[in-house]
Amino acid sequence: MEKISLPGKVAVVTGGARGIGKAFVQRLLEKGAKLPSHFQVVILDILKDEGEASLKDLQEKFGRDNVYFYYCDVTNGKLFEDLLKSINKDIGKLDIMVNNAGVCNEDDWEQTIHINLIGVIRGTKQATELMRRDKGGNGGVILNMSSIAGLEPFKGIETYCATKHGLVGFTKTMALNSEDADWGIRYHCMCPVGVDTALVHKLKQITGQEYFDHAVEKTGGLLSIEGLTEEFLKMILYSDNRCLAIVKPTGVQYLEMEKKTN
Ligand SMILES: NC(=O)C1=CN([C@@H]2O[C@H](COP(=O)(O)OP(=O)(O)OC[C@H]3O[C@@H](n4cnc5c(N)ncnc54)[C@H](O)[C@@H]3O)[C@@H](O)[C@H]2O)C=CC1
Ligand SMILES: CCCCCC(=O)/C=C/[C@H]1C=CC(=O)[C@@H]1CCCCCCC(=O)O
Repeated sequence: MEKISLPGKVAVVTGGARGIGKAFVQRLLEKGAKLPSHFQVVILDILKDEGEASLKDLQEKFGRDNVYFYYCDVTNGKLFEDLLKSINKDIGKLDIMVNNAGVCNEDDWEQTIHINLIGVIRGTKQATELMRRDKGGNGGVILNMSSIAGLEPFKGIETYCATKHGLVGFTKTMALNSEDADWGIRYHCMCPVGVDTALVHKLKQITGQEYFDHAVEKTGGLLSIEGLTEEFLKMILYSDNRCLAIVKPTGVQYLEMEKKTN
């Protein structure tokens, strides 16, 4: 049974202008389009051209009022928090928050931490404030994009691994907080293996062909973006709070995060 019904709901996807985030936006809208009433998705990204192009394409397919794009750098704390507050106020609610924006740049490792870890923590905390039932919100779902690199080390991408490991611990703890205080919010963490895009193949430049091939084999092969997107939708619709998904082409392993201890 669905844990959230999409009619009338509002979702925000960071880093939704291209790649995995764009595929998530499209899949949510496809699902929403079959519903009798509106389902709205807001894309937040720093890529103005890609964002505007995605907006035009998705508005043509799914309707002008069902998809929005706003420039947002998740490292600009005030801009990001203010945007989430105004989406909640102007559209009327925020039900699904997908913290997907992420980079892998060891040359600028501090920026990688700002985007992948601080940006996701900020997005999660602000969305939590707006959703918490005990604070007048309607509850909701928050999904944070980690990676298999959040559970295992990968040569050459140490800061990326640190940020993705950090997200696993952070999301697990938020899930416990929610359960303990009855916020009505589900917290999920996705840990996919490499997704078969041009981007992941760039890892070869960092790790070398041999290690890259070894890493891909060790993690069960590269995943298609469509396969990942189907698992994403299932998590949003059906998962329990505290659910972490390791997504591989061979299947999905759902790990329940730690049980409540007291
Ligand atoms: N591609 C892969 O194999 C895997 C990717 N992931 C994670 O999935 C997420 C999406 O990755 P991809 O689609 O592959 O990468 P991508 O580079 O195609 O997309 C990332 C998006 O985040 C946006 N972004 C970057 N910095 C931003 C900022 N400061 N503020 C707002 N938006 C920003 C980019 O503009 C871009 O649209 C990332 O968190 C990544 O770590 C996880 C596992 C595997
Ligand atoms: C077997 C691979 C396991 C790691 C999978 C992963 O999490 C991949 C992440 C990619 C998502 C966003 C990125 O930026 C990652 C790709 C890294 C490409 C490196 C780019 C280097 C450069 O631009 O110079």
